[in-house]
Amino acid sequence: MSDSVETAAVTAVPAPVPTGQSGTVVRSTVMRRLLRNPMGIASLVILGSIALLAILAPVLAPFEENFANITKTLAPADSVNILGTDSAGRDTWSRLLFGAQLTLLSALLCAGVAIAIGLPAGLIAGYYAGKFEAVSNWVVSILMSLPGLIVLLTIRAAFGPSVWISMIAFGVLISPSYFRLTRTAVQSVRNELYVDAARVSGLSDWSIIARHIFSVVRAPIIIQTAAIAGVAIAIQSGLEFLGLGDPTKATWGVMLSEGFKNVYLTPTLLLWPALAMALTIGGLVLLGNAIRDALEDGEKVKHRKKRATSSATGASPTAAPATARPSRKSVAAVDAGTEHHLVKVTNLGVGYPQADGSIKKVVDDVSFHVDRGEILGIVGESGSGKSQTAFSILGLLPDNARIVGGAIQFDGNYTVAPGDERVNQSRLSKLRGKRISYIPQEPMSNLDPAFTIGYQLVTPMVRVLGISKEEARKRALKLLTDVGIVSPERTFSAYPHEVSGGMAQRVLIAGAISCEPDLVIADEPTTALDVTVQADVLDLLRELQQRLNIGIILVTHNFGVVADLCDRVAVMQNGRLVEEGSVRDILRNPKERYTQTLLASMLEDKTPLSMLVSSQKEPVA
Ligand SMILES: Nc1ncnc2c1ncn2[C@@H]1O[C@H](COP(=O)(O)OP(=O)(O)OP(=O)(O)O)[C@@H](O)[C@H]1O
Repeated sequence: MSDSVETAAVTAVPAPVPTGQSGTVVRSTVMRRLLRNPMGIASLVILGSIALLAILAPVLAPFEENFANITKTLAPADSVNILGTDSAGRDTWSRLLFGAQLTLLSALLCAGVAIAIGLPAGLIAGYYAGKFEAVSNWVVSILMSLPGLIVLLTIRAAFGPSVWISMIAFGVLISPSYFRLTRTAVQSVRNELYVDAARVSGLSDWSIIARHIFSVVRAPIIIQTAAIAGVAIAIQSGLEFLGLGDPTKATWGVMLSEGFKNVYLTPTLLLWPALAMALTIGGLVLLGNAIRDALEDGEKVKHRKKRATSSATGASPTAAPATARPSRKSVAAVDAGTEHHLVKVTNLGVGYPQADGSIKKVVDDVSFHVDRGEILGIVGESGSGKSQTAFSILGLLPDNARIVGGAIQFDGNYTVAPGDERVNQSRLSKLRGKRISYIPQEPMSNLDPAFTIGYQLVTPMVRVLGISKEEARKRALKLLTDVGIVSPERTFSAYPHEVSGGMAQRVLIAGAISCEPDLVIADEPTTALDVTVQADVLDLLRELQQRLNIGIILVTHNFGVVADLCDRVAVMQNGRLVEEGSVRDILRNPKERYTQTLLASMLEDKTPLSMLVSSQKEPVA
């Protein structure tokens, strides 16, 4: 049976209960999971105690770090010097405490410098790629090819035996590890649909990087920092052990060197700093492992049997309280008989450069328009250029795409002016999320799994509409109700994996209309959904379009959907517009052979006219 018939049939039955809200997810925080892990507790206790001792060093240490009692050298432990003294008569316990301060701070400095360089560079290179990435790769390759120890020895010779300078230099040398880690993590999510969705929802690049991209690299960075801090302590102590440290500072490395010289006379002088280092480095390694385990554990999902409530049955999106939308404020109405359309695409061409220098056109000489309050269907078989046309309007074409001809105007202003090679991103970034929004094909991939649905609805509203979080929250809950979600509160605080595909699509529709757009571009919005949910979502789109007087461009390969929903249709084949007109005219009298074949193939053996026109609403005059 054809899709159109199925679609038409299911629209008549009551809307099904949206599924997917029954699972109660217990999302343990990483900290809680860390505290449940004996390795995590042990590492936190060890590192916490050492940090506390370091902080309290001025209070706990009975002597200054360099106070020497030359009458009491290499003394064994007693009530005054609880760990004995070194060859200069300095108190080992006091030096150990002050040494903890210096050693930990210098390790933090090293990791801080490495993060400050590697993280932003990795984020920018991973997100924007292009020249910055090429130059960064170049610099990173140079840094990685430098022999670290020789560089550190050279710096020591040039600037003296300062532990701080050594650690800053080491931080710079080690920053490529953060750069590579971050860049790779960002590249893995840069092209995720939820990042595109965030862009379309009007968030700036920096907001997207901070919210959606940084969350991906946060955990690996923490784990890496634990390891790097341990390495920094080992390298610093190694240099000092070789006698290249600052002898005036009490660090564990200097103490180790001092202890080694007197290992036969007072072996404990070597034992205490070695023990302190081993505990700290071991604690850092354990902490890194425990954090990794805590993150790998993932969320623990408890499934609770859903008790179907009769009140929920039959809830329909169309039955949701419809609120009257305020009239379109400053937005100009379409003047009848003029060329002022909401969207006007004129002779658009899109192409991709090929290896031989030629450009392969994937959209060629395409012209159409959309007015406020109408739904234009763009229909065609796979690869006919529907999505490329829609992405040109949205400004979401890949970096290597070229506009090879034509223009696009939105509400009278060019987003692609004649002669432009690319979409004007600065103009579009002011429109996307505010006046133009997007409903994508795959609902799940377009929601960031790291954030709750509520957060993902509220953030664009706060940013675009300039309203408070509380106000945005109220609006989000109302929108969720409007799109037919039965338990808006629960969905609001759910993560994307906790809702069904149909519900996720409703959430995306709620998001698309949340900032009161003039135009919604829906790219196969029902493809990923099962047939009953498809009908629901189409009903919902029609209801919203009529209530809000939005212009909609609906990209689909399904003539049934076109017949069910659209006012006008543009038929595409091999990147070209084959035929365009009112749905009624095209369905009744398809002029072009391709349209006839497309209709016939979609209807299988059924007669196009009778099947489709019977499900078509009354023609628009
Ligand atoms: N990044 C790209 N580089 C080169 N060619 C591309 C790229 N993206 C798309 N194309 C080509 O553009 C043509 C049109 O693709 P488009 O995605 O617009 O088709 P479509 O009609 O939306 O198909 P579908 O329904 O399968 O999504 C296809 O031949 C495709 O191979």
